[in-house]
Amino acid sequence: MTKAKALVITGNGTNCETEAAHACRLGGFDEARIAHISELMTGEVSLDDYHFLNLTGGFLDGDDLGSAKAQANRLRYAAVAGSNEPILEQLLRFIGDGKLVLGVCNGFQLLVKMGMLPALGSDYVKQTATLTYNASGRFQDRWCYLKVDASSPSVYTRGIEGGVYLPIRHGEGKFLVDAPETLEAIENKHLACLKYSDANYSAPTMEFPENPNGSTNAIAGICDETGRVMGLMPHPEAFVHRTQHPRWTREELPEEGAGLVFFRNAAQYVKQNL
Ligand SMILES: NC(=O)CC[C@H](N)C(=O)O
Repeated sequence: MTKAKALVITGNGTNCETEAAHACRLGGFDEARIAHISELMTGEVSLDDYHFLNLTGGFLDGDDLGSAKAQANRLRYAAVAGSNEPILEQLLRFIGDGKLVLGVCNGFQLLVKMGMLPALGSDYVKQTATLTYNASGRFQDRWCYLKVDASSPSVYTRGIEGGVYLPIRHGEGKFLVDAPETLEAIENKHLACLKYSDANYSAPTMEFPENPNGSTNAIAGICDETGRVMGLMPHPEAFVHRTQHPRWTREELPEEGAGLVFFRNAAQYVKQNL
């Protein structure tokens, strides 16, 4: 029986890798390894040996050049020492092999700035969107209500009724696209799987503070057309247990945090498909 193996990349300023690895294990992965980006660059670690790639939150390169831009260039243009295989080729093979990629916050910014989301027409290289400074001009560190698009192909949001309440902590969460037709395609294909909403998940909202950054169409997370590559500004790995909820001492809550379903869905997909 193939072991379901998750890989969590750390280094250069990430700060959510421990929670992400813990969420992978809780969600059902047999193995969740935290590897430094340099292990990928030297070939000590190969994506080929894993099923689920986690690109986590943090402050890659201190967000110099704009969040995650330096790491995006690193991964787009660097080659593995020794084999000289471009890291990008390894990433494209990983996606082409039907595997899963989840980018959380800085990881989402990384995927978008590498061109790996929304990846319309399966073009995982051409950048067609970005995430820029919050409209408020201020870092936002609180919780938000997120409406789930039940028609989205996202593997990760499967089975979520209505929406999910998750923490956010970012300065550059405002989603923008390069052209109207890109936004039209994202909406028509239901790739905007998560949108900032009111507490009843009744409708997406552009109103602050429910929408913490002024994202186009209230977009908080998107997936590619396969549903296997997803990025989101909220942090599902930071809500896997009720005691992480801000009101856990005052409200009756299920033992399991709502963020864990993202990882459960990923583990189930891997065990059923790879
Ligand atoms: N929590 C994060 O990953 C933050 C991402 C990025 N550093 C920002 O502030 O927008």
